[in-house]
Amino acid sequence: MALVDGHILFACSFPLLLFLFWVLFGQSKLRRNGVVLRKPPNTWPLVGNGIVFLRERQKLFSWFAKCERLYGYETLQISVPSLPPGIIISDPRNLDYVFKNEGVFSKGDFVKKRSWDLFGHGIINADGEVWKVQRKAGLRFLNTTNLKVLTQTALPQYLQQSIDFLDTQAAAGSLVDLQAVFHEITTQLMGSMAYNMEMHADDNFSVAFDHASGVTAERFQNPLWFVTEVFFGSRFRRSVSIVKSYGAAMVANAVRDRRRIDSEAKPNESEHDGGRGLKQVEGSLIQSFLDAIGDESLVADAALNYLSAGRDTTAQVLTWTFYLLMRHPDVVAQIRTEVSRVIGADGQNIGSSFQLRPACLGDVAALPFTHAVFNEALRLYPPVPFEIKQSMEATTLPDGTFLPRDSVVVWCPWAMNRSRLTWGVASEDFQPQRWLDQSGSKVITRSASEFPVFNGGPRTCLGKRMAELMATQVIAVMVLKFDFIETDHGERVSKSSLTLPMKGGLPCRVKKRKGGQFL
Ligand code: HEM
Repeated sequence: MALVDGHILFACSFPLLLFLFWVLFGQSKLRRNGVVLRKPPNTWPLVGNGIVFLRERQKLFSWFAKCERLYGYETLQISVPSLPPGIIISDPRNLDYVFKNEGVFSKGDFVKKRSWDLFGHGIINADGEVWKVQRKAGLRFLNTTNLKVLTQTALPQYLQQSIDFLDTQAAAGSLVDLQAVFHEITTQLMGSMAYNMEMHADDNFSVAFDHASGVTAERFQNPLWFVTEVFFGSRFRRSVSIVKSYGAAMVANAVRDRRRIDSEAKPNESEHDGGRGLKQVEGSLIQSFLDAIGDESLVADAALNYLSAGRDTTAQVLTWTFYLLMRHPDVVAQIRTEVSRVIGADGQNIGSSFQLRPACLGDVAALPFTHAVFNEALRLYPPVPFEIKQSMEATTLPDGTFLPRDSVVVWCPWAMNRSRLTWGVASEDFQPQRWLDQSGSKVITRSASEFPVFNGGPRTCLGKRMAELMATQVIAVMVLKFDFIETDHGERVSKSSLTLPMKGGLPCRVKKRKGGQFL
């Protein structure tokens, strides 16, 4: 009798189970010109690509690169149980279409849900009007005058502090973490210029943000993140709360600044800029947000988003640049030749009050080779290694792939930047000269869709110029001043994050150079 009951139970529940499997795992097949899209390696029945996405990120980079190597520019379908259908695009034509059709491809719920705790309504996580108002305020701040203050006043000041620090480390023969050095420069710079605040790379906020960014990145790999975080998410929740309190403190500080400035007919200079010579900055970024947005919690989100967009990415690419330079002494020699030529062998371009800040080093065009080195490091180590958008309506990509509404579109700048189709057979090699024209005096440009490190279309990175100015000046000065000697000869990888921090930092030894006395 019990056996019969068991059979009946099975017979009744089987269709239910099938239905559940279909709801959970069944996914529409996407087509290109009527033909079903191919699937990448490591696609399994029922779980699709769910297992490959759980791998640590370095393996995931290799997997994306392998897909590109096997299938070239072909669009592939990916699937993960319970998620909408997705594709990987590698063809620059398709990416160009995504960039140019912001109304069709937006951040969407897929990204927003996962990034919400950390980014809230900030520009990185926003669409529509909320995005537009933050973009406009940012554009106002990143004007020519402010960029001039950046290269001629603010950056030289913080660079000098790092040089002093490296001098002492060199004298003591100590081990230095270059990543921490670059992080300190960009943190101080963004803090003072954008927020009129003193910030440091090792303060509580930075550590909390770093952790929260890592966990947020893992949410994109783990479809059950909302379950696992119930058990393992306490540090994440604490970190987010530290980040949010810091955002509120930034706004409170900006409101205080504003009241003080309003109440003073003529602001006291040393109070306004902390005596640091940054008074020429035309309004801080956060003041632009207060003017344009008003709502203080939104201003806090905006400020935190700009901070993370600006300082981490630039510090990281500098770290990877010096990692590459320590392995390519010939490239270091070429940078030194270029910089020495620009400042003049006898230091003639350095004014008396300008010990460390020759204006010529704030001009990217004067340093084409150094700029090429920066681009090449960005190519091999893009600070934003994955990108995701979602289609807001049904659409067809230029290669004929039809996408229903809500499809998830993924591209991997890490893999695209190593494509042999785009970059030739030596795509994996560090070759800065690939960025120079025949005369060697001009940096060639590649389209945003071929070289998507700064994104493209209406959502191109707002800080591209700022990043180029900062990075070329830091590279030029540091390379002229010091020899950097690597202490770990193994391959360095990045740790889990939304960006590309080097796991364990970049340990090295530093030696002061005799030839660097002119700076
Ligand atoms: C080498 C350094 C940098 C790289 C590689 C980089 C890369 C990127 C990328 C890929 C995006 C698109 C992110 C997305 O929407 O998914 C982006 C957006 C953005 N970046 Fe940068 N960035 C860099 C430096 C900076 C700096 C210095 C700032 C200055 C504040 C900045 C401000 C922004 C802003 C505000 C956005 C959002 C733009 C929008 O959605 O309209 N970035 N960046």
